[in-house]
Amino acid sequence: MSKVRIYTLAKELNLENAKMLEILDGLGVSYKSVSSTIEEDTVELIKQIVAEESTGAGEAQAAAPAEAQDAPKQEPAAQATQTQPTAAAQSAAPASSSATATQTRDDVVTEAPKTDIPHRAPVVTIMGHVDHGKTSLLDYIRKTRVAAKEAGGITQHVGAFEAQTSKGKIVFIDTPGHEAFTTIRARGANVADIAIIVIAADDSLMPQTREAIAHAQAAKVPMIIAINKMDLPQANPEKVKTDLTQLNLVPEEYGGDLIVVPVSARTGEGVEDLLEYISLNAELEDLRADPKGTFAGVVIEGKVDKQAGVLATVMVQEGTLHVGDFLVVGESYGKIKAMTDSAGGRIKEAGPSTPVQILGFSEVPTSGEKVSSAKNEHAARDLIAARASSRRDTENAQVQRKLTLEEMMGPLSTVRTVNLILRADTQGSVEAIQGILARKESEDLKINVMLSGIGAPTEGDVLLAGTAEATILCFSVTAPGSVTKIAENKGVDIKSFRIIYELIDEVDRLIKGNVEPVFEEKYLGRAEVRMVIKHPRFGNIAGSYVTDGSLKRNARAKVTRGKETVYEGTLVGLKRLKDDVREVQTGYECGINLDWDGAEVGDIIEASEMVEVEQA
Ligand SMILES: Nc1nc2c(ncn2[C@@H]2O[C@H](COP(=O)(O)OP(=O)(O)OP(=O)(O)O)[C@@H](O)[C@H]2O)c(=O)[nH]1
Repeated sequence: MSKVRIYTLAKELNLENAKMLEILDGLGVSYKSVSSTIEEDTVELIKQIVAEESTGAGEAQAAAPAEAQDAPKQEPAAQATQTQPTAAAQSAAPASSSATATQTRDDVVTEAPKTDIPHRAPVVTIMGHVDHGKTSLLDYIRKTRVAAKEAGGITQHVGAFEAQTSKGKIVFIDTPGHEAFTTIRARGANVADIAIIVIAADDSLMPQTREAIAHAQAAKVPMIIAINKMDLPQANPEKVKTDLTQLNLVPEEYGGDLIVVPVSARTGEGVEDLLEYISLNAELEDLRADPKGTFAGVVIEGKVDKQAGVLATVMVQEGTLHVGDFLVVGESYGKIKAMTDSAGGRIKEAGPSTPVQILGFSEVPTSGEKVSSAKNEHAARDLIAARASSRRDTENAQVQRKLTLEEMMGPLSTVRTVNLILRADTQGSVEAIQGILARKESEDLKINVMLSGIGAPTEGDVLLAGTAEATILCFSVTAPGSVTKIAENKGVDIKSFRIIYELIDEVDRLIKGNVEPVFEEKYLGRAEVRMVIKHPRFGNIAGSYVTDGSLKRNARAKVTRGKETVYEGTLVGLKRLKDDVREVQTGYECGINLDWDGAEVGDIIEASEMVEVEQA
């Protein structure tokens, strides 16, 4: 018996996928997603229901459910074909009679506010391991799906673009993979509705693939897997799918609900399917935004253009932007002087799910910052003042909280944690360093590598390090100036090394800084006072002879007279002949300056220092 995919049937019957799912729910048919398959008899039943509905027989049928097929199937199906989508309307409608069903339909007209809000295009981000083909895939989609703009429009990189598909618009964020994603998320904003995880068919899952999956899962963003490079002879999509199951991600054809689409960014194979799946997913997510609502947006990218000045790409999430609007980002504001869409065309207004490049900010906003609008300049200033005051309150509260935590942590916790973010040039280096670090852990010391990755540290790393009080260690990579600057502002340490063992030494220093140091007194040497010289500036200087070990400047000093200790203090100065020296060895004479003037001939000056004891 042949099976049919739900979305294929929906397409054939010219129904929305959501509507098809309603019918299936009504029939009590279980499915995982719109790409699940259904049995042939169910298909027949659905076709019948839809046909009856379209000829108007549906209502007659609903009026006499028992006459037709078996009641449990028919009745919910009739209910499912009603036009109301809201849970409220549904629960308000007992489904057992035609009168109720008709009633419900009437209710919907007046009662379903959500349908007033129009659908918006999905915003998609593409993530994946280095070289698996993210850029190539985006380029292919851009080349084939982005209509050339009117003459004069210069297409430039703005961090996002809009692709036209047979199912409508899809917006792609094309700033590099997770960087954009994490930076944006680190600020509490979520701009992507769907994450495409690109996995090369000849390479399968790699560390950054896992990282990308983890990011999408953490953001609770639905994922679609694109198995790329299918044109290669060594492509092994089955291995990719099996590897995915090890992460508890089960592809549909293995009975799970993960959508996996084989594609080739080189030949274009499967790209159409991928776009179709994105649209299906968006439809299921029922993405809506009100173009008439209050404006809300997120910065995708900000930069300074030599000619134009500060340019920022903003994704409109709610409401509509107009040239001339006042925008507030963080604690600065600007007035939109000009807007261009992602294809470079000048526009006057932009509604939901539109990435727009804005000219008019006075400062370069950072990606992930939320953007709001203000009625006028005065309102913008008020909003900024309110934000600044609430930030100060939060900062004060944090300082206080930190103090109490510090006070409490000492006695409560005996296990110390060193938080690290590791960045290296290759995965091999990352693994080697992690191996060495793991061996440094002990019962009371935990080395927590919060994030490890290939390539230079990002702003996202700094934000994470800032909140977790972590140090960023780089091996054979260095932070770009912009990231260093943010790190300085946030008091985050970024340290770069070219030799692994120097990096490990730094970790040792961090560990020491984290473990309560234990000091012990170490004997250095002793000297006998042979004469006392009065010095006009330094007070008394004890002319002495070193009889054992050595004496050092700044050492602790103990002066004994016979059996009695007459003084304990510091050896503040040491002189050999007329010169100040750091150390004097056995057998030499020297002038000792103590922070005490009571030394007498015959006294013994013993020097010691406090040294940190190495802890296992
Ligand atoms: N044969 C084949 N090669 C591909 C395909 N997609 C990408 N490539 C090649 O794989 C290499 C990496 O592709 P990119 O698109 O730069 O990969 P990426 O994931 O964006 O890499 P990064 O930006 O460095 O993270 C390039 O040499 C591409 O030409 C494909 O579908 N088939």
